[in-house]
Amino acid sequence: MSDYAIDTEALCLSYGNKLALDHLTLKLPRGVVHTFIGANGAGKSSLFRVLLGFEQASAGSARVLGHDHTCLTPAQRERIGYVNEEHALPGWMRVRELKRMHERQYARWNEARYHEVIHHFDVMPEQRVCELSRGERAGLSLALALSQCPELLILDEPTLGLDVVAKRVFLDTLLETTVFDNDGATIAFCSHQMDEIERVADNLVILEHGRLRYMNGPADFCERIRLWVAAFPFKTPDIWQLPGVLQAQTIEGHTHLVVFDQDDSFGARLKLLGAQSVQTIPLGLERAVNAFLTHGHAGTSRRAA
Ligand SMILES: Nc1ncnc2c1ncn2[C@@H]1O[C@H](COP(=O)(O)OP(=O)(O)OP(=O)(O)O)[C@@H](O)[C@H]1O
Repeated sequence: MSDYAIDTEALCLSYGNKLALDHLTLKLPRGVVHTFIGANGAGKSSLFRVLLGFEQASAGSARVLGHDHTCLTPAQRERIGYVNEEHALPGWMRVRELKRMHERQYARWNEARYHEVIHHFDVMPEQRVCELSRGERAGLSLALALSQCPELLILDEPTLGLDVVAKRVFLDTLLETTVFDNDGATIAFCSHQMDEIERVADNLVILEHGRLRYMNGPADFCERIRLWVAAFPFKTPDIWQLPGVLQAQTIEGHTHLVVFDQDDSFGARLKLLGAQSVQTIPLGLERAVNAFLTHGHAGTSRRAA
Protein backbone atom coordinates (compact mmCIF):
# COMPACT_ATOMS: atom_id res chain seq x y z
CA MET A 1 0.00 0.00 0.00
CA SER A 2 1.33 3.44 -0.93
CA ASP A 3 2.20 5.70 2.01
CA TYR A 4 0.72 8.60 0.09
CA ALA A 5 -2.95 9.46 -0.27
CA ILE A 6 -2.10 11.88 -3.07
CA ASP A 7 1.09 11.57 -5.07
CA THR A 8 1.61 13.74 -8.13
CA GLU A 9 4.66 14.05 -10.35
CA ALA A 10 5.12 17.11 -12.60
CA LEU A 11 1.34 17.32 -13.01
CA CYS A 12 0.17 19.92 -15.53
CA LEU A 13 -3.28 21.13 -16.49
CA SER A 14 -3.76 23.79 -19.10
CA TYR A 15 -6.88 25.57 -20.18
CA GLY A 16 -5.90 26.99 -23.56
CA ASN A 17 -2.86 29.13 -22.90
CA LYS A 18 -3.48 29.16 -19.16
CA LEU A 19 -1.46 26.77 -17.04
CA ALA A 20 -3.63 25.99 -13.99
CA LEU A 21 -1.21 23.31 -12.72
CA ASP A 22 2.42 23.79 -13.55
CA HIS A 23 4.56 20.66 -13.07
CA LEU A 24 3.10 20.11 -9.62
CA THR A 25 4.86 17.45 -7.58
CA LEU A 26 3.08 16.71 -4.34
CA LYS A 27 3.48 13.84 -1.87
CA LEU A 28 0.74 13.87 0.75
CA PRO A 29 1.00 11.19 3.45
CA ARG A 30 -2.04 9.25 4.59
CA GLY A 31 -3.90 9.78 7.85
CA VAL A 32 -3.35 13.53 8.01
CA VAL A 33 -5.44 16.66 7.48
CA HIS A 34 -3.80 18.54 4.60
CA THR A 35 -5.06 22.09 4.22
CA PHE A 36 -4.71 23.83 0.88
CA ILE A 37 -4.35 27.55 0.66
CA GLY A 38 -3.47 29.88 -2.15
CA ALA A 39 -4.70 33.01 -3.84
CA ASN A 40 -7.72 32.86 -6.14
CA GLY A 41 -6.69 31.01 -9.28
CA ALA A 42 -3.72 29.25 -7.64
CA GLY A 43 -4.94 25.89 -8.94
CA LYS A 44 -6.46 24.29 -5.83
CA SER A 45 -9.79 23.25 -7.37
CA SER A 46 -8.05 22.32 -10.61
CA LEU A 47 -5.87 19.86 -8.72
CA PHE A 48 -8.91 18.25 -7.07
CA ARG A 49 -10.77 18.10 -10.39
CA VAL A 50 -7.84 16.31 -12.03
CA LEU A 51 -7.46 13.87 -9.13
CA LEU A 52 -11.17 13.08 -9.27
CA GLY A 53 -11.09 12.58 -13.04
CA PHE A 54 -13.31 15.59 -13.88
CA GLU A 55 -10.45 17.10 -15.90
CA GLN A 56 -7.72 15.41 -17.89
CA ALA A 57 -4.14 16.37 -17.03
CA SER A 58 -2.10 17.83 -19.88
CA ALA A 59 1.10 16.17 -18.64
CA GLY A 60 2.59 14.44 -15.63
CA SER A 61 1.07 11.76 -13.45
CA ALA A 62 -1.01 11.41 -10.31
CA ARG A 63 -1.80 8.55 -7.97
CA VAL A 64 -4.73 8.66 -5.58
CA LEU A 65 -4.65 6.17 -2.69
CA GLY A 66 -1.88 4.42 -4.59
CA HIS A 67 -3.80 4.09 -7.88
CA ASP A 68 -3.29 5.84 -11.19
CA HIS A 69 -6.01 8.51 -11.21
CA THR A 70 -6.83 7.93 -14.88
CA CYS A 71 -8.05 4.38 -14.36
CA LEU A 72 -9.72 4.19 -10.96
CA THR A 73 -12.19 1.33 -10.67
CA PRO A 74 -15.64 2.03 -9.15
CA ALA A 75 -14.48 0.29 -5.95
CA GLN A 76 -11.44 2.56 -5.74
CA ARG A 77 -13.57 5.65 -6.43
CA GLU A 78 -15.85 4.69 -3.55
CA ARG A 79 -12.93 5.30 -1.21
CA ILE A 80 -12.76 8.95 -2.19
CA GLY A 81 -15.29 11.37 -0.74
CA TYR A 82 -15.80 14.82 -2.23
CA VAL A 83 -17.65 17.88 -0.96
CA ASN A 84 -17.31 21.25 -2.62
CA GLU A 85 -18.92 24.63 -2.07
CA GLU A 86 -21.80 23.95 -4.41
CA HIS A 87 -23.24 21.01 -2.44
CA ALA A 88 -24.73 19.97 -5.75
CA LEU A 89 -27.27 17.32 -4.81
CA PRO A 90 -30.41 16.44 -6.80
CA GLY A 91 -32.91 19.05 -5.62
CA TRP A 92 -36.00 17.03 -6.51
CA MET A 93 -35.06 14.08 -4.30
CA ARG A 94 -36.20 13.69 -0.74
CA VAL A 95 -33.41 13.43 1.85
CA ARG A 96 -34.56 9.92 2.75
CA GLU A 97 -34.37 8.75 -0.90
CA LEU A 98 -30.96 10.32 -1.43
CA LYS A 99 -29.63 8.64 1.69
CA ARG A 100 -30.99 5.28 0.51
CA MET A 101 -29.38 5.76 -2.87
CA HIS A 102 -25.98 6.37 -1.24
CA GLU A 103 -26.50 3.47 1.12
CA ARG A 104 -26.95 1.14 -1.86
CA GLN A 105 -24.09 2.69 -3.82
CA TYR A 106 -21.36 2.51 -1.17
CA ALA A 107 -20.23 -0.88 0.10
CA ARG A 108 -18.65 0.65 3.22
CA TRP A 109 -21.75 2.73 4.08
CA ASN A 110 -21.98 3.41 7.82
CA GLU A 111 -25.59 4.03 8.83
CA ALA A 112 -24.76 4.92 12.43
CA ARG A 113 -22.33 7.55 11.25
CA TYR A 114 -24.96 9.06 8.93
CA HIS A 115 -27.35 9.55 11.85
CA GLU A 116 -24.58 10.81 14.10
CA VAL A 117 -23.65 13.50 11.56
CA ILE A 118 -27.08 14.49 10.23
CA HIS A 119 -28.29 14.88 13.81
CA HIS A 120 -26.21 18.10 14.00
CA PHE A 121 -28.23 19.70 11.21
CA ASP A 122 -31.91 20.53 11.06
CA VAL A 123 -32.60 18.19 8.14
CA MET A 124 -35.80 16.13 7.98
CA PRO A 125 -35.84 12.86 5.99
CA GLU A 126 -39.05 13.85 4.20
CA GLN A 127 -37.72 17.22 2.99
CA ARG A 128 -36.73 17.67 -0.63
CA VAL A 129 -33.11 18.70 -1.10
CA CYS A 130 -34.21 21.91 -2.88
CA GLU A 131 -36.07 22.95 0.28
CA LEU A 132 -32.95 22.84 2.47
CA SER A 133 -31.01 25.95 3.43
CA ARG A 134 -27.42 26.24 2.22
CA GLY A 135 -26.09 25.23 5.65
CA GLU A 136 -28.44 22.24 5.81
CA ARG A 137 -27.38 21.14 2.33
CA ALA A 138 -23.73 21.43 3.42
CA GLY A 139 -24.55 19.26 6.44
CA LEU A 140 -26.29 16.69 4.24
CA SER A 141 -23.29 16.63 1.85
CA LEU A 142 -20.97 16.09 4.79
CA ALA A 143 -23.14 13.35 6.28
CA LEU A 144 -23.28 11.50 2.95
CA ALA A 145 -19.53 11.86 2.34
CA LEU A 146 -18.51 10.76 5.85
CA SER A 147 -20.91 7.81 5.89
CA GLN A 148 -19.35 6.46 2.73
CA CYS A 149 -16.26 5.94 5.00
CA PRO A 150 -13.79 7.35 2.52
CA GLU A 151 -10.07 6.79 2.90
CA LEU A 152 -9.57 10.19 1.28
CA LEU A 153 -12.03 13.03 1.82
CA ILE A 154 -11.62 16.07 -0.42
CA LEU A 155 -13.32 19.18 0.92
CA ASP A 156 -13.07 22.10 -1.49
CA GLU A 157 -14.24 25.25 0.30
CA PRO A 158 -17.12 23.33 1.87
CA THR A 159 -18.18 26.18 4.17
CA LEU A 160 -18.26 28.90 1.52
CA GLY A 161 -21.38 31.02 1.93
CA LEU A 162 -22.33 29.57 5.33
CA ASP A 163 -23.00 31.84 8.29
CA VAL A 164 -20.70 31.69 11.32
CA VAL A 165 -22.90 29.28 13.23
CA ALA A 166 -23.32 26.90 10.30
CA LYS A 167 -19.56 27.02 9.66
CA ARG A 168 -18.82 26.15 13.25
CA VAL A 169 -21.31 23.26 13.29
CA PHE A 170 -19.86 21.95 10.02
CA LEU A 171 -16.28 22.01 11.32
CA ASP A 172 -17.16 20.68 14.79
CA THR A 173 -18.98 17.78 13.16
CA LEU A 174 -16.11 17.06 10.79
CA LEU A 175 -13.53 17.08 13.58
CA GLU A 176 -15.64 15.03 15.98
CA THR A 177 -16.53 12.45 13.39
CA THR A 178 -13.41 11.95 11.39
CA VAL A 179 -10.29 13.29 12.95
CA PHE A 180 -10.90 12.04 16.44
CA ASP A 181 -12.30 8.62 15.65
CA ASN A 182 -8.91 7.45 14.51
CA ASP A 183 -10.02 5.61 11.39
CA GLY A 184 -6.95 6.82 9.57
CA ALA A 185 -8.73 8.84 6.88
CA THR A 186 -6.84 11.50 4.96
CA ILE A 187 -8.47 14.87 4.47
CA ALA A 188 -7.61 17.42 1.80
CA PHE A 189 -9.29 20.61 2.94
CA CYS A 190 -9.26 23.83 0.97
CA SER A 191 -10.36 27.14 2.42
CA HIS A 192 -9.61 30.86 2.39
CA GLN A 193 -10.63 31.11 6.07
CA MET A 194 -7.52 31.05 8.23
CA ASP A 195 -9.47 30.33 11.41
CA GLU A 196 -10.74 27.14 9.77
CA ILE A 197 -7.28 26.22 8.50
CA GLU A 198 -5.83 26.79 11.95
CA ARG A 199 -8.44 24.51 13.51
CA VAL A 200 -8.05 21.54 11.24
CA ALA A 201 -4.54 21.61 9.72
CA ASP A 202 -1.87 19.03 10.39
CA ASN A 203 -0.12 20.07 7.22
CA LEU A 204 -0.19 23.29 5.25
CA VAL A 205 0.05 23.13 1.45
CA ILE A 206 0.45 26.49 -0.25
CA LEU A 207 -0.06 26.66 -3.99
CA GLU A 208 0.88 29.58 -6.18
CA HIS A 209 0.32 29.81 -9.92
CA GLY A 210 -0.23 26.05 -10.08
CA ARG A 211 3.04 25.26 -8.30
CA LEU A 212 3.85 24.09 -4.79
CA ARG A 213 5.15 27.07 -2.87
CA TYR A 214 5.31 25.65 0.65
CA MET A 215 4.49 22.48 2.55
CA ASN A 216 4.92 21.81 6.25
CA GLY A 217 3.06 22.12 9.55
CA PRO A 218 1.37 25.44 10.37
CA ALA A 219 3.52 25.94 13.49
CA ASP A 220 6.68 25.56 11.41
CA PHE A 221 5.32 28.08 8.91
CA CYS A 222 4.64 30.65 11.64
CA GLU A 223 8.13 30.13 13.09
CA ARG A 224 9.67 30.92 9.73
CA ILE A 225 7.80 34.18 9.23
CA ARG A 226 8.57 36.99 11.65
CA LEU A 227 7.73 40.63 12.00
CA TRP A 228 10.70 42.93 12.52
CA VAL A 229 10.11 46.48 13.73
CA ALA A 230 12.99 48.92 13.29
CA ALA A 231 13.40 52.63 13.90
CA PHE A 232 15.62 54.45 11.44
CA PRO A 233 16.33 57.91 12.91
CA PHE A 234 17.77 59.18 9.65
CA LYS A 235 16.99 58.08 6.10
CA THR A 236 15.17 54.72 5.77
CA PRO A 237 17.37 52.51 3.57
CA ASP A 238 16.07 50.44 0.66
CA ILE A 239 14.87 47.51 2.74
CA TRP A 240 13.98 45.47 -0.40
CA GLN A 241 17.71 44.76 -0.80
CA LEU A 242 17.48 42.61 2.34
CA PRO A 243 16.83 38.87 1.96
CA GLY A 244 13.42 37.37 2.73
CA VAL A 245 11.37 40.59 2.91
CA LEU A 246 7.73 39.81 2.10
CA GLN A 247 6.07 43.04 3.19
CA ALA A 248 7.21 46.46 4.36
CA GLN A 249 5.20 49.26 5.92
CA THR A 250 5.96 52.43 7.86
CA ILE A 251 3.73 52.86 10.90
CA GLU A 252 4.19 55.86 13.20
CA GLY A 253 7.79 56.32 12.11
CA HIS A 254 8.72 52.66 12.55
CA THR A 255 9.52 50.32 9.69
CA HIS A 256 7.55 47.06 9.94
CA LEU A 257 8.99 44.21 7.92
CA VAL A 258 7.44 40.77 7.49
CA VAL A 259 10.35 38.49 6.72
CA PHE A 260 10.63 34.85 5.62
CA ASP A 261 13.32 32.43 6.75
CA GLN A 262 15.76 34.81 8.42
CA ASP A 263 17.39 34.23 11.79
CA ASP A 264 18.59 36.78 14.35
CA SER A 265 21.34 37.96 12.00
CA PHE A 266 18.55 39.86 10.18
CA GLY A 267 18.40 42.22 13.18
CA ALA A 268 22.15 42.79 12.93
CA ARG A 269 21.73 43.66 9.24
CA LEU A 270 19.05 46.21 10.10
CA LYS A 271 21.42 47.79 12.62
CA LEU A 272 24.18 47.93 10.01
CA LEU A 273 21.75 49.85 7.80
CA GLY A 274 21.30 52.42 10.56
CA ALA A 275 18.42 51.09 12.66
CA GLN A 276 18.51 52.47 16.18
CA SER A 277 16.14 49.98 17.76
CA VAL A 278 15.19 46.57 16.44
CA GLN A 279 12.49 44.28 17.74
CA THR A 280 11.15 40.97 16.48
CA ILE A 281 7.60 39.76 17.04
CA PRO A 282 6.06 36.38 16.14
CA LEU A 283 3.10 36.43 13.76
CA GLY A 284 -0.16 34.49 13.81
CA LEU A 285 -1.05 32.21 10.91
CA GLU A 286 -3.46 34.65 9.24
CA ARG A 287 -0.95 37.50 9.08
CA ALA A 288 1.89 35.18 8.05
CA VAL A 289 -0.14 33.61 5.23
CA ASN A 290 -1.38 37.02 4.15
CA ALA A 291 2.19 38.35 3.77
CA PHE A 292 3.34 35.19 2.03
CA LEU A 293 0.50 35.19 -0.51
CA THR A 294 0.63 38.94 -1.07
CA HIS A 295 4.30 38.69 -1.90
CA GLY A 296 3.69 35.88 -4.36
CA HIS A 297 0.83 37.72 -6.04
CA ALA A 298 2.41 39.31 -9.10
CA GLY A 299 3.06 43.00 -8.69
CA THR A 300 1.44 43.50 -5.30
CA SER A 301 4.34 43.05 -2.88
CA ARG A 302 5.91 46.44 -3.40
CA ARG A 303 2.55 48.18 -3.48
CA ALA A 304 2.03 46.90 0.09
CA ALA A 305 5.10 48.87 1.23
N1 LIG B 1 -12.95 25.74 -16.99
C1 LIG B 1 -11.93 26.59 -17.08
N2 LIG B 1 -11.60 27.20 -18.24
C2 LIG B 1 -10.56 28.05 -18.33
N3 LIG B 1 -9.76 28.38 -17.31
C3 LIG B 1 -10.04 27.82 -16.11
C4 LIG B 1 -11.13 26.89 -15.93
N4 LIG B 1 -11.14 26.51 -14.64
C5 LIG B 1 -10.11 27.15 -14.04
N5 LIG B 1 -9.46 27.93 -14.92
C6 LIG B 1 -8.27 28.75 -14.63
O1 LIG B 1 -7.32 27.94 -13.97
C7 LIG B 1 -6.68 28.65 -12.94
C8 LIG B 1 -6.83 27.87 -11.63
O2 LIG B 1 -8.20 27.90 -11.25
P1 LIG B 1 -8.72 27.15 -9.95
O3 LIG B 1 -10.21 27.22 -9.97
O4 LIG B 1 -8.09 25.82 -9.88
O5 LIG B 1 -8.11 28.07 -8.80
P2 LIG B 1 -8.37 28.03 -7.24
O6 LIG B 1 -7.05 28.04 -6.59
O7 LIG B 1 -9.30 26.92 -6.89
O8 LIG B 1 -9.07 29.44 -7.04
P3 LIG B 1 -10.19 29.95 -6.00
O9 LIG B 1 -9.50 30.08 -4.67
O10 LIG B 1 -10.60 31.26 -6.56
O11 LIG B 1 -11.31 28.94 -5.99
C9 LIG B 1 -7.31 30.03 -12.91
O12 LIG B 1 -6.43 30.91 -13.55
C10 LIG B 1 -8.60 29.88 -13.68
O13 LIG B 1 -8.91 31.06 -14.41
